[in-house]
Amino acid sequence: MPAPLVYATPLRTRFRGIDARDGVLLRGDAGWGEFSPFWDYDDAESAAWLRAARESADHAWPTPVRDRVPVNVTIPAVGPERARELVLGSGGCTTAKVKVAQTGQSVGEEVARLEAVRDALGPAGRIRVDANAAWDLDEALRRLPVLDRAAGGLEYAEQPVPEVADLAALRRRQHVPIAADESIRRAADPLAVRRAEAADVVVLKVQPLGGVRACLELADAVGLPVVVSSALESSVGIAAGLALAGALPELTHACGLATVHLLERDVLDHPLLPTGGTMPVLRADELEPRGDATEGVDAATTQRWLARLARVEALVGSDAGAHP
Ligand SMILES: O=C(O)CCC(=O)C1=CC=C[C@@H](O)[C@@H]1C(=O)O
Ligand SMILES: [Mg+2]
Repeated sequence: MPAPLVYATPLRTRFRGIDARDGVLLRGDAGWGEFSPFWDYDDAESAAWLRAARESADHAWPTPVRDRVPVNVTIPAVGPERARELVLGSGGCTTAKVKVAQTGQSVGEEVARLEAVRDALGPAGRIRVDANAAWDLDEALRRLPVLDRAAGGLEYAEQPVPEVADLAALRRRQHVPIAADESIRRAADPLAVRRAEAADVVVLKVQPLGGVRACLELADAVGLPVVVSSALESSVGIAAGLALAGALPELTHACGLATVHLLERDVLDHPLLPTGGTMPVLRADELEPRGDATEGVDAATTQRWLARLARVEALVGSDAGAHP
């Protein structure tokens, strides 16, 4: 079996406060899996990410019920010109997810970005925003109507506030639908969102939630429409997201899996990107990292990842990825 491969790449645009992305690719009997928790996840939180990687490497993904997945173009906190270019160069996406609430930016900059995205998408396109839990309830109540107008109607607002109770209050007090992301992936009790009727949509990410099967179980338990979204992985991690989106019994919304273009270098010769606004559902053994996928990765980064992998493997134990 090939040894784990460490990859590292700059990002084309700063995203989530980071300028570079790195991780480890693991090969098992079923194919390749990706282990790439962000560096602000500690070893205990990274255990779910390793279970996901091991599932992809060691166990065939569940049988898909569709072979292509509609996806959104992801618009970082960029200026209006760049936002427009991203939409027009998105590979046919008719839904855009626009980052808002970036530290240091004004509402005016967000409005300009949303207007540019609407202009580029046309009236039939869908626009969602993601605030990454940056607002409190009052601020969200002030901002959402402004952003909703600028966008010519928002499909939903993703995690506008951190607390489940405030998501629920926001949902009752204004009309933009609410999606829960951090309240699912970083929460001790992801089902609290459902009990509190705090969201119209849930965002599921394969790695932080422990794998494709774990996400399918969670989707079933939550019983709300699901948007599968990336953790800004290389194409190997993205393929696991596509496997989840491909296997969900119902898929009513575009997924946030078109993020490989945010990386300067990918690990596949043919990076997983949309055409006609959709992406293909593959098997993990159809992915073959390029021979030079580890190019440009310094020895310290490689050591740091291999040490992290060993620590998290020790935590997870030998049953990692074991599924019936
Ligand atoms: O959903 C998308 O369009 C792309 C993925 C995406 O936005 C994210 C990926 C990784 C980390 C997160 O901060 C961010 C998100 O909040 O959804
Ligand atoms: Mg989000």
